[in-house]
Amino acid sequence: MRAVHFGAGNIGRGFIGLILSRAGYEVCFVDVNEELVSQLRERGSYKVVLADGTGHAEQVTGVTAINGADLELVAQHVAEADLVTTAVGVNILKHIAAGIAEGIARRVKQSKSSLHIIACENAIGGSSRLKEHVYGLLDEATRQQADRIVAFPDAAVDRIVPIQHHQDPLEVTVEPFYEWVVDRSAVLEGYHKIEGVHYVDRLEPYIERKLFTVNTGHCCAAYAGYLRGYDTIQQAMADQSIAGEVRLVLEETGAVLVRRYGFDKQEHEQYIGKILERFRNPHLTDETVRVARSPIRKLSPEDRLVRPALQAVELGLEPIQLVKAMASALHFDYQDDPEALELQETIQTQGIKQAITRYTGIEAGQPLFALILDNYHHLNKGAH
Ligand SMILES: NC(=O)c1ccc[n+]([C@@H]2O[C@H](COP(=O)([O-])OP(=O)(O)OC[C@H]3O[C@@H](n4cnc5c(N)ncnc54)[C@H](O)[C@@H]3O)[C@@H](O)[C@H]2O)c1
Ligand SMILES: O=P(O)(O)OC[C@@H](O)[C@@H](O)[C@H](O)[C@H](O)CO
Repeated sequence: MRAVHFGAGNIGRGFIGLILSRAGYEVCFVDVNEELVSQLRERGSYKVVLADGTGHAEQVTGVTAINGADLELVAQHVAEADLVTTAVGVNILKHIAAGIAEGIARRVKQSKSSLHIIACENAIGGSSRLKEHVYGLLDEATRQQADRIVAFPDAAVDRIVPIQHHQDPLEVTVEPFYEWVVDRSAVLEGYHKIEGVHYVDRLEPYIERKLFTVNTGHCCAAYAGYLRGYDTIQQAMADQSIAGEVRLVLEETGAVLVRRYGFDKQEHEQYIGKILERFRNPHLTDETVRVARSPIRKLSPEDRLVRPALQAVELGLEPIQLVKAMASALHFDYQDDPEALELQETIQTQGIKQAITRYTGIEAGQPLFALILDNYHHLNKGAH
């Protein structure tokens, strides 16, 4: 079985490639980083090390790679694949759509066997978003043929994989925990279940629980940690005041998740506890600026801060800590992050009020607006 995976980065190599290779797929990575591509092609394997203190390592074999800029080659691989997966970043999905669209156009002419395309990004409806980009590039006749044999099941993926600093550019250190959940209701006949993947009939509770617990807590630690000068999440979590804020933010999102989806309160408490332990993993060095990256994406209406905060308001709850985290995100000014630069430029030229509405979608007059503004100004006094 052949899989084409877009994005040979941290999660691509450290999680998706590993699981697919274990499940018996030949994995062809597609990336635009030529060093990664040529190394993967030459060596055909790489090492994944578990950050659990044992040094346990696994060699991932049966892999190769092609450059994403070669659209002809990408289309050919997609046309012949059994499975396509992605881990490029949700904002990059539009840039990989052309190769996938051309691959589908060829596939529907040459085969009736099904093709499943699963985006493994931190976003609600990642595969559905990819489908919109891809279908936007297909003509109506091809779209109709594709409807019969191509499916885009949404997914949630969870494994902390920091930025890597090994001598070997392919080696990747990962936390032991992992979870990959796929929407079973969207798969077509002929789909081969992937060992190690958990299938559910309704993905929404799973993706929201993951995004609004792991990722909300993570970015809360990262933005607070950055403002207080910590380089890593592990250092930030060792600061009791930050750890306390992270717990509080997870209590806020937890209350929403339990009310919306009926998760068992005690089980959810345990889920939170496990996640806090994962953030503290002493065998990982996870930079605050990685976890804080792309603040505009993280402040957007459907993401880990604003969406649970608005859901809390709807339920009559007060998302005080979520608002604090939004305010900290608005202060994120890391020079090597293009979104942080754009955010700060907007705040400087148009003012914080405009910036809040532009990036969070929350208008002046909505209940949370004044709170975000107050918290932003309050942090201004203490920051840096
Ligand atoms: N690292 C984690 O802990 C983790 C965990 C779960 C989910 N995710 C999600 O996975 C995605 C990737 O995250 P990551 O941490 O692996 O990032 P990363 O930067 O390590 O990897 C992204 C890879 O995509 C490649 N890429 C960029 N543009 C491309 C294009 N046009 N075509 C093909 N490849 C392209 C980059 O060169 C890079 O190798 C993100 O959506 C992230 O939210 C990350
Ligand atoms: O990848 P992002 O930028 O959406 O979020 C940063 C981290 O929170 C994230 O990569 C986590 O490590 C991961 O989602 C854990 O499963």
